[in-house]
Amino acid sequence: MNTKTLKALTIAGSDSGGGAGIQADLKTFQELDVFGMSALSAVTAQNTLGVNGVYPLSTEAVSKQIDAVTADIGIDAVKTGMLFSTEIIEVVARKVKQYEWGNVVVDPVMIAKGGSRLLQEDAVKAIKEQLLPVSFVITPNIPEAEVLTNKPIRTLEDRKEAAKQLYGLGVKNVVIKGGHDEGQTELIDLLYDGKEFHSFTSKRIETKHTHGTGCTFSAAITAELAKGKDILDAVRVAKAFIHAAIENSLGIGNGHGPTNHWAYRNVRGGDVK
Ligand SMILES: Nc1ncnc2c1ncn2[C@@H]1O[C@H](COP(=O)(O)OP(=O)(O)O)[C@@H](O)[C@H]1O
Ligand SMILES: Cc1ncc(COP(=O)(O)OP(=O)(O)O)c(N)n1
Repeated sequence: MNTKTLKALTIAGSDSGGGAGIQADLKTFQELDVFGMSALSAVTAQNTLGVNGVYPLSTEAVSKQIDAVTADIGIDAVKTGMLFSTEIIEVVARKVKQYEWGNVVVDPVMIAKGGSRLLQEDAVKAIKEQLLPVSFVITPNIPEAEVLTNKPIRTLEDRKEAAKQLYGLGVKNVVIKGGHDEGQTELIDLLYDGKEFHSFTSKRIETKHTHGTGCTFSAAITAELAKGKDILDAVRVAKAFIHAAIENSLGIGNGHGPTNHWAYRNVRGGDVK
């Protein structure tokens, strides 16, 4: 049976350690039966202990990678991860409009777990003013939501207010991830679709191997949107995917190790269907 091959593009940074960035995205797309393609925004020299170097690509390089993929292959969904600078964000926002992409997932990557900056401070404005108005869903963690709203987020009410504020910038859906909710044994990812809130709750898994969790989570949402799923079902699958990936993490490296991108196969019931 000749079913259409679904395709997703990640516009993000390369993580040499393989746990985050375009590497995490492509592994996740593949595990969810979506053909993955990439347009690199930057190269990072990185492992489980941190980031040793950040090397942004030129706006021409970002633009041409996107054009090459779109002209010949086409995409059903796209996600952005590390975008590093205002100039690169402006290129991406222009491409979203030029190609009239609908399934645009923005993971507003700012700081890696080791503390290295992956987004220049003055580029936050471009995410809010240029990228969000043309995006379908944004997936900040709690610190990223605080930066984007310029308000502290301590309670679930704060999270709801922050989600509404981000929705007001034009993005169709907001998912505020709960992994940084320190001290909580239950983690709540909160989805706001402009009308109501939906909570996705899981037990916190006690592990330090959570490198690339946000990338993997947003890549899973992207893959499911590429399949035509609605945002609720896409987040539901992404939650199950990342939970399995963390629960079965690989213990690689001496720091924050990567999650296990093939763990979800067992959740789905054995071999990938
Ligand atoms: N220790 C953990 N146990 C279970 N789920 C987790 C854990 N840490 C993060 N998650 C989940 O992983 C996803 C990514 O969240 P988060 O870690 O906050 O993003 P980021 O990697 O961008 O900081 C969310 O669904 C969150 O609930
Ligand atoms: C190249 C690159 N992109 C994104 C990240 C951030 O990954 P994240 O999912 O936030 O996981 P941590 O790095 O925070 O553990 C990255 N590190 N590198």
